[in-house]
Amino acid sequence: MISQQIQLENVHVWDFAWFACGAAVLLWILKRMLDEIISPLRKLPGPFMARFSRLWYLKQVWKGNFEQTNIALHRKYGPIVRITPNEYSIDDVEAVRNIYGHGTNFIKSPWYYASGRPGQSPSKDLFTDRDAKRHAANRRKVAALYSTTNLMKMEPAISECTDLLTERFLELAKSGAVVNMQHYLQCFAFDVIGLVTVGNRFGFLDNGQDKLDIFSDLHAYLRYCATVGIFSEWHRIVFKIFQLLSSKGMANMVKFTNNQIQERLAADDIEGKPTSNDDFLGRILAMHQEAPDKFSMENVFTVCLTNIGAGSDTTSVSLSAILHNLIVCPDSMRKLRAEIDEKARSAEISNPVTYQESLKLPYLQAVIKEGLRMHPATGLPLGRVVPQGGATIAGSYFPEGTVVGINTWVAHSNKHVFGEDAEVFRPERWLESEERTARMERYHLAFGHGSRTCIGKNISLMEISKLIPQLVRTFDFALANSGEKLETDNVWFVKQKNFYCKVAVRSK
Ligand code: HEM
Repeated sequence: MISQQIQLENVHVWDFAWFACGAAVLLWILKRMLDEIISPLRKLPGPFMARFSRLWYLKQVWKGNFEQTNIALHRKYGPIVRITPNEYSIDDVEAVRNIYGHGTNFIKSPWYYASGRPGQSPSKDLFTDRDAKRHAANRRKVAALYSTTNLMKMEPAISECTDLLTERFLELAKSGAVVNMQHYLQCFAFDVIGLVTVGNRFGFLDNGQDKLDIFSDLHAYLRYCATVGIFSEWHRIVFKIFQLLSSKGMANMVKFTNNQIQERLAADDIEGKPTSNDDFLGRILAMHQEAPDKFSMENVFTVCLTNIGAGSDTTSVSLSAILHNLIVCPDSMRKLRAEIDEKARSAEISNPVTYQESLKLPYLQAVIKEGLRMHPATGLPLGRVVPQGGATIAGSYFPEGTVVGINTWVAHSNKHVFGEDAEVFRPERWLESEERTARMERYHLAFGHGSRTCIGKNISLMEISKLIPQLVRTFDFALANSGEKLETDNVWFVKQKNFYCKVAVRSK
């Protein structure tokens, strides 16, 4: 009798729980519908489900090809597309200055929060800091480290890694092995950024192996940032689970960076005397030494780690994009080689090409711009929050607090700006008319724009400008899977998955 009563009570409790959940869901749906009906933005187009929940966007990003979905959405709906109840993807060249330009008050969207460590003071990391004033002050502190004068001091490091990659490819050419090109270019990018930042390579170029699983763990971490960023209020909790499941390689990256800093400190006896080294790490340690209260050791570590995290995959994706396009467009490859060979014959370029020399190779520079246009590294909208007072973008008024952003892939496929053949790799478009080039430059967002533009842009451009001519003048490349479409995975960076090649010493 008593047990029957308990069972009956349990049934009531469960009934009540189900009823409460159902009512909560119903109320939430009603509230979303009401919000939608009274929203001043209700007329703006987009997928139906995106009006009600961020889950639609999460699902699309999880699939790993949002850059293509995003382009298709703009082709269907026009310059404004709603991608979550409060977020809009924009395709309008005039909007670039409004949203990202210097002096605008659009701060980074909450999505960026998930790219940092929860609980960590955001002042430590330039990329994720959402506070515009603090970001500007911190950026000013380190800007000189990325200046043209310092850039030139980095060139020998890039030449060293260019030589090492050439050696590896000569071996692979001899063995006839199929090369995972994206992987090798990632080895190159990681070793360069290690050498440039902390004065030491990771060692990937010694044998092309990633024994510490750094690449795969960085990939998993990027997928985490891309997806959890959509529900960034959950970052604090989800991050703990993620740490338990993953990040061995990330821990190795952190360890490598920390060890290099500690070794330099020990060698330089930084506590007592100024550091003797005039490289990136030496200068940043000197900054700490001059004003430890303004520039802590944590700042030193974070700047170095950010360089490595932000400057490795981005560069390898870009290098892969340029090389892949050259391989599948033999006409462009032929023209580039003709330019390089002619300059080599007239002794106007060295071996490897210096950065200054590379800037005087117009076709090479057009190839680089076009490669970065066809396949920019970042593949999600660069979200920004509309400031107080609201803003008119692409002809529509957005109230304060709305998130708006331009996806580089969407911008770069805009046919009004880049022409009807925007889907084609055609470096010549950058060499046809100054006026047209200037217009295209305004919508070339591979490195972002304005106050949050990429701080390492010139380091990468130097890497690309030196490595690409070296590779194409030395080797012939043949796709191992010609005819197969290039597959990619968009985890914020749009990484090539099946860029397999045979490498041979160039037949002249
Ligand atoms: C081809 C290579 C690269 C590409 C395509 C690239 C792309 C970008 C883009 C698009 C942004 C803006 C992101 C946004 O607005 O949300 C950015 C920011 C940033 N990049 Fe790069 N990047 C590259 C290489 C590098 C390198 C080599 C470094 C460091 C040495 C670096 C460090 C940073 C940092 C610190 C930021 C944040 C800047 C700020 O908010 O003030 N990047 N990058």
